[in-house]
Amino acid sequence: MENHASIPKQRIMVQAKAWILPKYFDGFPKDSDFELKVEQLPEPKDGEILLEAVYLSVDPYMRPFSRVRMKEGDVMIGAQVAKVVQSRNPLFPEGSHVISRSGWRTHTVSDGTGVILLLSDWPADVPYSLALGAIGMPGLTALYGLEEVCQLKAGETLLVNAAAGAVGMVVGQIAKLKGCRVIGSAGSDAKVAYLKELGFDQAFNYKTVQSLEQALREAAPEGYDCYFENVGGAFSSVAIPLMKPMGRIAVCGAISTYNDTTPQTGPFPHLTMIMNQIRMEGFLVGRWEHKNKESLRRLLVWKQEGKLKCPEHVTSGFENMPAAFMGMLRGENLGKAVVKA
Ligand SMILES: NC(=O)C1=CN([C@@H]2O[C@H](COP(=O)(O)OP(=O)(O)OC[C@H]3O[C@@H](n4cnc5c(N)ncnc54)[C@H](OP(=O)(O)O)[C@@H]3O)[C@@H](O)[C@H]2O)C=CC1
Ligand SMILES: CCCCC/C=C\CC(=O)/C=C/C=C/C=C/[C@@H](O)CCCC(=O)O
Repeated sequence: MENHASIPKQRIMVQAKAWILPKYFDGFPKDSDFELKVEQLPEPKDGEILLEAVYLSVDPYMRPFSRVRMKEGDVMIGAQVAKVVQSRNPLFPEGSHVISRSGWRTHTVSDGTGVILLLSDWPADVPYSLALGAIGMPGLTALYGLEEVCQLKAGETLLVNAAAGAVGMVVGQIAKLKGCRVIGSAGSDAKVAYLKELGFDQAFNYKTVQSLEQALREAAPEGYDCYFENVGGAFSSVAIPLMKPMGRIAVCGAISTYNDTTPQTGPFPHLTMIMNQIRMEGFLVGRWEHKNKESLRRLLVWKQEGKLKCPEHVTSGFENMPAAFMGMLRGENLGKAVVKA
């Protein structure tokens, strides 16, 4: 009689889907750059959890980071809000929600490394998706870029581009809360109208203005104390010479360059930076990770007090991840772009 004890326990398999990048992007991403993979996941071992994606983030950083954080054939990087559907780890109770950097996957078996429980008192009326946006990494980016890098002060004038996006919109609202004058640029008239509704002092469509320099000069004839840079490229070549003496530039991103196959070269405003003693500092949001808990609380309180509006651009369906990502890069989003699994 066969000893059944010797037959390995059939591990229950979960069917998971994942988007992989077989080859690095070359220029602007296209549908054929992505491949959908189906994988069978074993049930969690002792100490492990099974996560099911609820919302997944699509962010600009994925374009440049894919070359430095991924090998060809890897699952696309990214963060998601996930539900713990099975747990053999007491730190992550079944039914709890977490932020996980699992990438573009529907399900993940994890030992909990890098997995963060959402704030324990996450309000019932606040969508979990905001944990990927204004009450998450983009919101923190805005807060740290303004407070730690720009060191923005009341009464100063701030310029922010990609202002109707996940980071830019939080930048502008926090700057208004700090008693500053805020100028924003965005790529559609609808976005510009929304920014003005939000309380931006001036907003303009950089795609349709006759002259970017003229639009920037008219918006702030005295110049800019702080410039929150999300776009880079030609925009910054025009904006930097319009900084006030002792101005500060927080270099957050350069999305106008991410899909370039040949690097842009532009006028180099170094002399004006010297003469005006401009400080220009690149930063990554992770530098202040030690402050995240208190910072997320601040952002959440502003949201609950109605002082921080958090619009989202939600795409439904995991199968639409590539479309959501490419749409965000094309400027289709007003607010944070997320995918509802
Ligand atoms: N340093 C850091 O730690 C972090 C940096 N970032 C950076 O912040 C910036 C904004 O990110 P995020 O808020 O998540 O993204 P957004 O939600 O703003 O979406 C990207 C937006 O960029 C704009 N855009 C795209 N291409 C161009 C272009 N060629 N010229 C001008 N604008 C363009 C589009 O809006 P529009 O309609 O205005 O064109 C698009 O909606 C990015 O540069 C990103 O890399 C983000 C998070 C962390
Ligand atoms: C390869 C050069 C990249 C230059 C910087 C490009 C864009 C700036 C930017 O958007 C940075 C975003 C940082 C986001 C950080 C997110 C973290 O929560 C997780 C990042 C994933 C990882 O570090 O593997």
